[in-house]
Amino acid sequence: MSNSIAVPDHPSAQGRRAPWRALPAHALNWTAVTFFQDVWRLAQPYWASEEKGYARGMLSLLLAIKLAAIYICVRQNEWYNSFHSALQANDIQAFFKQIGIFGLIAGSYTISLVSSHWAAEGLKLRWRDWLVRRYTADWLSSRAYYRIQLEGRSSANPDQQIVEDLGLFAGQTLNLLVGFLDMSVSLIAFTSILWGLGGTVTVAGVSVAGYMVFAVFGYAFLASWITHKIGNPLAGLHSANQRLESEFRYGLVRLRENAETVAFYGGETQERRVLNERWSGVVENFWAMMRRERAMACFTHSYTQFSIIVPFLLAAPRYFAGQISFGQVMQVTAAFATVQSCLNYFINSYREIAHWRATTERLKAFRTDLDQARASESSSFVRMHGAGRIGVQDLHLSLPNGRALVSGVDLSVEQGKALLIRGPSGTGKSTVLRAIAGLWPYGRGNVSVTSGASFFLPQRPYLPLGTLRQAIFYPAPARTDDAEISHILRSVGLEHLIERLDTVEPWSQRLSGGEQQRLAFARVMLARPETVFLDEATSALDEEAERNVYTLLRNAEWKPTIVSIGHRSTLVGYHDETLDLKRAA
Ligand SMILES: Nc1ncnc2c1ncn2[C@@H]1O[C@H](COP(=O)(O)OP(=O)(O)OP(=O)(O)O)[C@@H](O)[C@H]1O
Repeated sequence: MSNSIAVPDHPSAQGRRAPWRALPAHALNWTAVTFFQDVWRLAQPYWASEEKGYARGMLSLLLAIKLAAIYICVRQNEWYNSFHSALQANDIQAFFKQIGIFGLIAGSYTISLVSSHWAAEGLKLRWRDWLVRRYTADWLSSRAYYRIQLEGRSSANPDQQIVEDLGLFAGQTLNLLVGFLDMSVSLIAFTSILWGLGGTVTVAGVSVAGYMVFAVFGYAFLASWITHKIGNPLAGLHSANQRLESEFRYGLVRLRENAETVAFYGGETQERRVLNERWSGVVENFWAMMRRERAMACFTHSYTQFSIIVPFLLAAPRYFAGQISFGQVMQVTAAFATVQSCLNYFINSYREIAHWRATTERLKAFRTDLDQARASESSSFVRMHGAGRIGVQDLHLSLPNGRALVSGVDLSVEQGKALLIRGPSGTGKSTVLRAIAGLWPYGRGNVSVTSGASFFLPQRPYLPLGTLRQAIFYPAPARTDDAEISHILRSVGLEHLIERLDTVEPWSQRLSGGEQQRLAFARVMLARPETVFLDEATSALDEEAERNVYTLLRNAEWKPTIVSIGHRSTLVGYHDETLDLKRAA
């Protein structure tokens, strides 16, 4: 395998470059060894997991079926000789006997094919199932999903990796591994048959024993080398295809999610331009892929056609010299064809290997990002739980690029009290909340939090897919105490939604911004968290609605601790203290 790989350029905003080019070896260290190490690192956890008994057992069964299939093929090869000899000898009894034997051979071969397919597909599905659950759990653990986005890591499409790539990886790895083992055993079996049957030819006075074996190896290796030369860039092109298509799809999803805003702006021209640009990238890369595939197809089809005649050309001198019978010609050409098809493994699997390389590359990037995001969980903040208050001492925060954001901030809110944080836009108010919640990893200082639950109300609340009831109770499971829900919905001014509690709708698009913010307050009133963080959580409400929801919260019987961020002067009245945040020097 070459130590450089052709990877496609991403179509830049300024203009489009060539759809792919070869990167130097140090840019992507794609040696065969590192590639197989990567595959091993991605595959090994499953084969050592709690599923290992099933996985290893199934793989052994699969290989046993494959060995049985090879044995059947060896018998079939012998049958060629017996059958054609019976024909040539005009022996009708032997002919029908061979037809009967063929029925047995064909029947057992069919059974081996069906059972090996079933075993392989079952194993792939179980492996994929395990991988999807494991990666989903890892993505969600230690807030890796948030860190990956926060740090702008390279694997920008975990949805694609989890849905598509894990299944592809399991399937491709198993196909290629089983195919390779199958091919190796067949190769040994049929090479020995070919060696025995192929005989000797004399070329320029030199006797060459087993010349058919040398011929088939030389012929197939030459073809494999040419295939590799033509097809090498395909891995990079496939990888680019996946990435470009998912970027285009993401553009469409964003347009759908922000349909109203785009419509208000009248931004269709700009949207079309961006989408067209992304789609052109897909098409351009596809053309490059098609050109490569065409070159591959020209070569592989010519090779396949020519290969039909080659063994006959090689066996002909001995047949015409009367050294072998017609039946032996048929047997030796069949053995030649089998050895050749084993050696063609590389040529036939080239596209799949190219896909496999691309899938492995993407998954490796995702795995690395997941591991790094989970490892960076521990930050340099000293956190104290159960402090009976919310506070930070000597808090210093910075951006991912190291630039200081806030420095030396102190704040303290006693249990049941309310603090309002104010300050110019971009000073880091939301980031202070992120640090208190344990989401922001960059900085240092002491953070004190209460032992009870806390709730975070952003400017745009998150409404999950499903019923309104599920949205109201999120992230807890939905409850059925309708009297309490109705009372709370009324108290936040959402009585018109009581009827639709169990309706499934895209609620984040149906409800107005102010309704969504009031729904978030209803959520707090039902969950009764000890601490509530509000980040401009009433920005879409009129002053009266704002007073209503803040009064509800301040008078709540469980006396929550409140930390708010906001710019409106009316907010001051609902808080006990105010902190004015300033930009870091
Ligand atoms: N993941 C990130 N990577 C880089 N910069 C970030 C990231 N998140 C926030 N910032 C930057 O940090 C700064 C502070 O952001 P923050 O949201 O805390 O400000 P804020 O005071 O709450 O602003 P506003 O009042 O406008 O909501 C901003 O300049 C923002 O661009």
